[in-house]
Amino acid sequence: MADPINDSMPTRISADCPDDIRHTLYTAWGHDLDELKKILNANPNDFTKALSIANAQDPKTRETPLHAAIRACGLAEKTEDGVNKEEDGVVEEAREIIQELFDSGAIWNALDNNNETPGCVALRLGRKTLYDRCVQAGIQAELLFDVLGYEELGSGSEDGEEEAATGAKDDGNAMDVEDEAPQLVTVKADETGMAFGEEANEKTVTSDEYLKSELTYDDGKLVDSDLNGVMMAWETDIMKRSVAALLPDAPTGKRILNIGFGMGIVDGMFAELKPSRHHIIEAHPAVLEHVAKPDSKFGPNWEKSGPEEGAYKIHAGKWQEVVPKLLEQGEVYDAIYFDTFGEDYSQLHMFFTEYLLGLMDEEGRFSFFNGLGADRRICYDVYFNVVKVQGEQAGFDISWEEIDVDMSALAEAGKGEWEGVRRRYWTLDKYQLPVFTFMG
Ligand SMILES: C[S@@+](CC[C@H](N)C(=O)[O-])C[C@H]1O[C@@H](n2cnc3c(N)ncnc32)[C@H](O)[C@@H]1O
Repeated sequence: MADPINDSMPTRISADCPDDIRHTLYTAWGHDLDELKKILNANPNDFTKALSIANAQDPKTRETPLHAAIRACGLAEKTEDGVNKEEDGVVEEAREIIQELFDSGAIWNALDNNNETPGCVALRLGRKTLYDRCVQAGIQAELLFDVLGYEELGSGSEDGEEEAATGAKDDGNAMDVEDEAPQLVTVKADETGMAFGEEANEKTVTSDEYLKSELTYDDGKLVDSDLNGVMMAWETDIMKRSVAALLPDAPTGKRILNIGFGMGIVDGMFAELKPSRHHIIEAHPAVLEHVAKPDSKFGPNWEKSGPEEGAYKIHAGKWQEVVPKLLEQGEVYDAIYFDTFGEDYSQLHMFFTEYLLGLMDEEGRFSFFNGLGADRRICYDVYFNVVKVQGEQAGFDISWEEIDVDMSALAEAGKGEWEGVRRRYWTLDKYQLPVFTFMG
């Protein structure tokens, strides 16, 4: 078991921390708002200076002022029925400090040497108000990144991610901290690609690399040549609940589009509903080869078994290439499911903003595998809200169903379901299942 985290000040602010950084960290830890404002405003015409101070990091522990201000609150007391009691004065003091820091450009998701963001510290200590403030900052930052472009700010270079694994920067410069912050990439891509903690030296999986990689189907999972879990049988219940949410009361004769075949779990469930159209888009040659095998449930015989020619079909290629053709052909679906691998959130976002409108029947429903940031609770909460905002902006109502995930075989990396899988891309006991419908 990992050592319990020592939250004491001498452990967190190291003996060899440079004086200026130490002073900032002590100030944040002591919740001294006047002094913090003084430090941050010492060079009123130099915003980058304030930015650099707000993101200062102890070179050894990587403590930032946000971590320090939150950690200083200590563990929340519990009420008699075990609920965290946290609305005490110290939280209000810390809230003011973190507000000041966020106003000066503090980065919400910088990691310390315990692999914790400031929000992770707040969550662990039971400081919900502070956790919620960090989530809020995360939502604002991610929405801003989206406007400014993921390429520049959001998806991180491999170099940046390698750096994240190597420890602290020497100068505490804010932009360097930005490079080190864990990046929110999504849709299983991120589940294999973010620079988080023990996995910080993991290589990001890109769509191009993934589509060229060798795949192995074995009992209960599909993995790529780096042993990243592309699809795993433990997700079956999520697939089942997604089908039920997309097609309540299991109607037959519906028009269905599924993007990403994987192990064919969701398609097997869709097929049982005897749809009038069942289209699958799949890009990976090895998956297509697997599907085309004579004993495959979705091989040529399945395609021939549709009510009319073309009604049951695997469309080979990336959805980015296939979907525009389906639109041109006037295809419309009652239920659409999206579950790809190796792609970041920008692709899912593009799908629901640019294509869903034309593909979905006005009474139709859309869902996707919601693994957005699922290896870290705060990222999951941030992305839950980002999707809410952007889904609505794109013209959809979104309902969410919270589903319990049985974590008994998923709790530890390399063990249980994760045996033979490089990275534990799911860590949460609740799944948020989204269903998009047209606003109205
Ligand atoms: C997580 S699996 C899907 C699992 C599926 N929901 C199931 O129930 O088994 C993701 C699938 O998406 C495919 N994929 C990845 N990128 C794609 C793209 N751009 N277009 C189409 N398919 C893609 C992968 O090859 C893989 O088969």
